[in-house]
Amino acid sequence: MSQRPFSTSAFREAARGLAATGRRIYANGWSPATSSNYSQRLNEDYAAVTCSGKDKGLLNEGDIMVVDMAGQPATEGKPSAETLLHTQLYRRQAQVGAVLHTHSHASTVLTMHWPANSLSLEGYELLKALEGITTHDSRLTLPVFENTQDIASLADQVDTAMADGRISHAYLIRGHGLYTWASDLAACYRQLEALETLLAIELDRRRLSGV
Ligand SMILES: CSC[C@@H](O)[C@@H](O)C(=O)COP(=O)(O)O
Ligand SMILES: [Zn+2]
Repeated sequence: MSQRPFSTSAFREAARGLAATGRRIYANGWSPATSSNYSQRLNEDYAAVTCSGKDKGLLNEGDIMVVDMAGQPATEGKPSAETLLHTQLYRRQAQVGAVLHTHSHASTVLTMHWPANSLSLEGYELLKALEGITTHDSRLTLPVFENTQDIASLADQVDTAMADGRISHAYLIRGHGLYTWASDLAACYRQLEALETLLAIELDRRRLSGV
């Protein structure tokens, strides 16, 4: 089946939005030292994604390119090394409009210090910033995948877990970071900000209670 062409103006708008969002994420300290990658769906067959190795504090429109849903470049540039973790989400769920990945202090300590293969956030009012959550009386479970440089294999593991209904809004990679997605970039940023704040709170809470 042939791929539906993407609109150049949609790409430019997505590039502007992703660059601004990336600079905002960097300013929060969640994307140090060129880490992280961000993307936005353009249509069924294409997504705008950050080029590999860019300083997220200086991110600009020229640092964004287009890939197809197999992760192959459709414009000039070298796509993020973790592009397949983005395209897996777009392929799995038609309603996913944006994906953000960060490398925060909290997600790294929480997954390195505690060996559990999931982390739950429960009872927090801020959970309501996540799409589809309407009460603090909720529990969000984030699966923790083991880190690997084999991104295709990690994307397969995530895909299987999603098919089994084991992932809702986000997942963690041990010693690495967080992936989250939502219907559009603004919702995805809001969700990321809530999750990173809650992870930092969770880390403090565990430190204070000595668990
Ligand atoms: C600079 S260490 C982080 C990278 O290895 C990777 O995990 C990452 O998030 C950024 O990779 P990138 O290829 O720039 O998108
Ligand atoms: Zn990463």
